[in-house]
Amino acid sequence: MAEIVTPRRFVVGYALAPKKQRSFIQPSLVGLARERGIDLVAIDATRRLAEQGPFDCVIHKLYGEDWKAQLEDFAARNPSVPIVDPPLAIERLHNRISMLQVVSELEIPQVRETIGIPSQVVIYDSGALSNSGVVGALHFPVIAKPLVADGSAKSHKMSLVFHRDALLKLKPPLVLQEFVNHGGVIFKVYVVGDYVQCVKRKSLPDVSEEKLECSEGSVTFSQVSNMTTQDPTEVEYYMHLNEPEMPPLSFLTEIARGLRQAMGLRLFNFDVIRDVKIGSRYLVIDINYFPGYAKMPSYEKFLTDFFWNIMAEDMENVG
Ligand SMILES: Nc1ncnc2c1ncn2[C@@H]1O[C@H](COP(=O)(O)OP(=O)(O)OP(=O)(O)O)[C@@H](O)[C@H]1O
Ligand SMILES: O=P(O)(O)O[C@H]1[C@H](O)[C@@H](O)[C@H](OP(=O)(O)O)[C@@H](OP(=O)(O)O)[C@H]1O
Repeated sequence: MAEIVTPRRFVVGYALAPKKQRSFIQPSLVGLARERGIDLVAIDATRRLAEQGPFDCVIHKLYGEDWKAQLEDFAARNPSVPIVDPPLAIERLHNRISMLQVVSELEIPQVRETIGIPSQVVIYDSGALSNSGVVGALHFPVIAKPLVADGSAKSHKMSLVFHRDALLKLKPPLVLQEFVNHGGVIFKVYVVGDYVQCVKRKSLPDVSEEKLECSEGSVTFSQVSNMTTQDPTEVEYYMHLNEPEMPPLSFLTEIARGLRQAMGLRLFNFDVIRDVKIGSRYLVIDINYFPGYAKMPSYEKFLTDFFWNIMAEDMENVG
């Protein structure tokens, strides 16, 4: 009699902050993964990781030294279990200078379209804000961004600064980055392993020379591009976003591949704007680890494929 072989199931352990867990672990993702033989299991970050499982793969987005130590301990005991992604690789994204350094070092073909980052300086102390040797070369307006990007509300709080005098009330450490007119739309490029998808989002509007002259000081803002509209009747939002053409996917894919290799990360997104003065010039302004994938169309399929691929790859390596 033929033996019935039950296909092997895989377990992906996830360690996510409650908000991320609510947005990412949707029934649609859990259901599709289950059909494909993958069980998604919550990791309890208050208990020792090494005592939980077994897991065939661990995905995570938690901050702090304690969590890093837990992962290191787990990796030492379970060297064959992929951790997506390694804490050391994620670390460079917690500082807005090291985050974009990797873009400046990219070596990819730039024939028609080019890629770069806006001009920026890092400010460690208040004295530097009035030092023309430090801020003198910057073209206004500039965006003041907290140097640290650690997921806190504070790290997302930014100022659009129109005049040099307004710099004096800012609180370092921060990055002053030239604001680049880009037509009020950003391109969010989601990367899931080898898969790349670009979506358009609303961004800050352009600042004309006239507006720059008559604007006072600075304005603060936070997470202006995180929202996708829930309301399909928001015609204005859609009309605005329909206008600009997407950057060529082949170009974005090259950038994604270069970043993935240079950073050693598999789950991230990067934000790109198009310089309206030089239409073929694109600038990366931000890179995020484990972004809001639920905002990416069909994320369930792409994430499930990804889990499957890394676990299959891992089995091949063992076999
Ligand atoms: N150099 C720039 N020129 C023009 N607009 C910019 C620039 N940098 C940032 N912006 C605008 O400010 C927004 C927030 O900037 P940034 O992405 O650096 O912040 P963040 O808090 O890290 O964002 P997120 O919430 O996506 O992680 C961008 O989505 C874009 O609208
Ligand atoms: O708050 P921190 O830990 O910094 O991370 C955020 C990222 O900075 C954002 O880029 C994510 O939103 P997008 O997927 O819209 O980029 C955002 O996704 P979320 O809206 O699912 O929280 C977060 O991942």
